[in-house]
This record gives sequence, C-alpha cells and structure tokens, in this order.
Amino acid sequence: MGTIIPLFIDLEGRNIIVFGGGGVGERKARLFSAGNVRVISAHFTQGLEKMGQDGIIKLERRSIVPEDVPGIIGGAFLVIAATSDKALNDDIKNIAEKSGVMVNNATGESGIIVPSVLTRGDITIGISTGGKSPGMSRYIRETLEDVINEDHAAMVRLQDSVRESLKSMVPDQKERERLLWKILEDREIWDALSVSYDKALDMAMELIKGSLRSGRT
Ligand SMILES: C[C@@]1(CC(=O)O)c2cc3[nH]c(cc4nc(cc5[nH]c(cc(n2)[C@H]1CCC(=O)O)[C@@](C)(CC(=O)O)[C@@H]5CCC(=O)O)C(CC(=O)O)=C4CCC(=O)O)c(CCC(=O)O)c3CC(=O)O
Ligand SMILES: NC(=O)C1=CN([C@@H]2O[C@H](COP(=O)(O)OP(=O)(O)OC[C@H]3O[C@@H](n4cnc5c(N)ncnc54)[C@H](O)[C@@H]3O)[C@@H](O)[C@H]2O)C=CC1
Repeated sequence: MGTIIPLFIDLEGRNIIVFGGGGVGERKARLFSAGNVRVISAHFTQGLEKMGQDGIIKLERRSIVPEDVPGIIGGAFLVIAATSDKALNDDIKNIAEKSGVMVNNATGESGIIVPSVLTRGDITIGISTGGKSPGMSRYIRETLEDVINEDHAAMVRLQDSVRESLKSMVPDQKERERLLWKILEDREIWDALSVSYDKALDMAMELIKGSLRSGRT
C-alpha cells in the first residue's frame, strides 16, 4: 500500500453495490445507506432484512458468479466486495477496476479503504491505518467520540454564521481569516457555547465589532 489520503463523498444520488450480505456487508451497507445501496447475496443478516423491509436499501437474493458481475455493476459509483469468498471478491475487484468503477475489497487490498467514521453535526472524521489494524481504527474512533463533542458541532454552526456576516462586513479575506481564528481561540466563547448557542454567537459578533473598532484584527 502506498500513500493514502481521505476524500469525503456526498452520497446523495450515488449508486453503491455491496456484494455479500453477512456482518461485514451489513456494516458497509449501513455506512453508505444515505446513497442508493443494493446488496446482492445468497443470504442476508437480520439487520439487512430489516433495512430492506424499511426501504432503506434494496436486497437481491441470488448466487454471484463472476460472469454476471459486469452486468450488475453498470452505473455504479462504488462497488464493495464483501462476500466470504476471497477469490470471488478478488474477481469482483478486478472486473470493477477494468470497468473503471471504484471498488473496495473487504478481504484484501484494492486501493480504496472504507475508514472508521465519526460524525458530530457537520463534522466528519475518517480514520484508517492503511489496512494494518482495522481494530485500531475503531479504537481511535471510540477514543475520539469522547473528545469531539456537541460543542465542536455548535462551533461549526457559529463559524458558518459569522463567516457569512463577515463577507459583507470585511472586504479583506486575510482579515476575515484572522477574525474567525480569534473566535476559535477564545476560551470564553467556547465556554458560552456549551450553555447557549445564541449567547456565544452574540459574544463572537461583539469580539469582531470590538476588533474592527480598535483597528486591531
Ligand atoms: C482493509 C480494510 C478493507 C475495507 O473494508 O475497506 C479492512 C479489512 C479487514 N478487516 C478485518 C477485520 C476487522 N475489521 C474490523 C472493523 C472495521 N474494518 C474497517 C475497515 C477495513 N477493514 C479496511 C481497513 C481500515 C484501516 O485502514 O484501518 C472499518 C474501519 C470500517 C468498516 O468496515 O465499516 C471497521 C471499523 C468501524 C468502526 O467500528 O468504527 C474489525 C473490528 C470490529 O469488527 O470491531 C476487525 C477485527 C479486528 C482486526 O482484525 O483488527 C479483516 C479480517 C482479518 C482477519 O481475517 O483476521 C480484514 C481483511 C484483511 O485484513 O485482509
Ligand atoms: N473489511 C472488513 O471490515 C472485514 C472483513 N472481514 C472479512 O470479510 C469477509 C466477510 O465477512 P462476514 O460478512 O462476516 O462473512 P459472512 O460469512 O457472515 O457473510 C458472507 C456473505 O457472503 C455471501 N456469499 C458468499 N459467496 C457468495 C456467492 N458466491 N454468491 C452469493 N452470496 C455469496 C454469503 O451468503 C454471506 O451472506 C470474511 O472473509 C472476513 O474475513 C471480516 C471482518 C471485517
């Protein structure tokens, strides 16, 4: 494995095909369920059956042979090979790559890794160990769950709101950047955030007005 980087994908309207309806297929189907997920497998976990019944994903019960794969993956944004048959997963990977479709192989390398994902409001954190230790990715996610909290999500909302106001108030981008950073570094605004979003927003706007008045940003 070479150097990897995370990219963030808006799942809306994307077709994702998961081969394999076991525990791993279920976890991936759940992660991608904001897109159009189709799971193809001879058997499904109860969790997948339930998601199918609820209309969250589509299930297709059939046995998979490599010859059928090109026909199935047409129009897919991403293919996930998560059957318990490693040779079949490798075939699916090779076929998808030949067709120019992105593919993740749950039982071997494929150049596309599904990370451990932590979300808080608009914040998304993806974690990978380059395939070395998926358990460690999960461990890091669980550790970060106690660190990245609702206050961080609220600060994103606040920054978004202040950024919009600043665009009409301060013509210079560098100055806007400095002001936004001042808010991020202000302990009192952070403390206020955990009590009242509106109070914190007022304090942030006061800080900006004060800075602009004094000419010191
Ligand atoms: C390469 C990768 C391919 C990919 O799927 O993209 C891959 C491969 C494999 N995983 C295996 C095992 C486990 N996987 C997990 C868990 C997760 N695995 C995920 C991703 C990845 N797994 C990619 C690399 C991620 C990275 O770079 O770190 C996560 C992050 C995302 C997700 O799957 O949704 C999700 C955690 C989600 C969360 O909780 O946050 C656990 C722990 C658990 O289940 O609790 C175990 C058992 C403990 C252990 O082995 O560490 C095995 C079987 C090995 C064997 O046979 O022994 C293989 C195959 C192999 O290694 O050949
Ligand atoms: N990437 C990851 O995060 C992880 C990967 N793994 C590996 O992933 C693989 C899958 O794990 P599980 O979901 O727990 O296995 P599982 O045995 O519970 O599920 C596999 C599914 O694939 C289906 N399947 C297999 N061959 C098929 C075929 N030819 N046609 C149609 N359906 C077929 C089975 O019916 C079953 O529903 C295992 O090899 C495991 O070692 C395991 C843990 C985590």
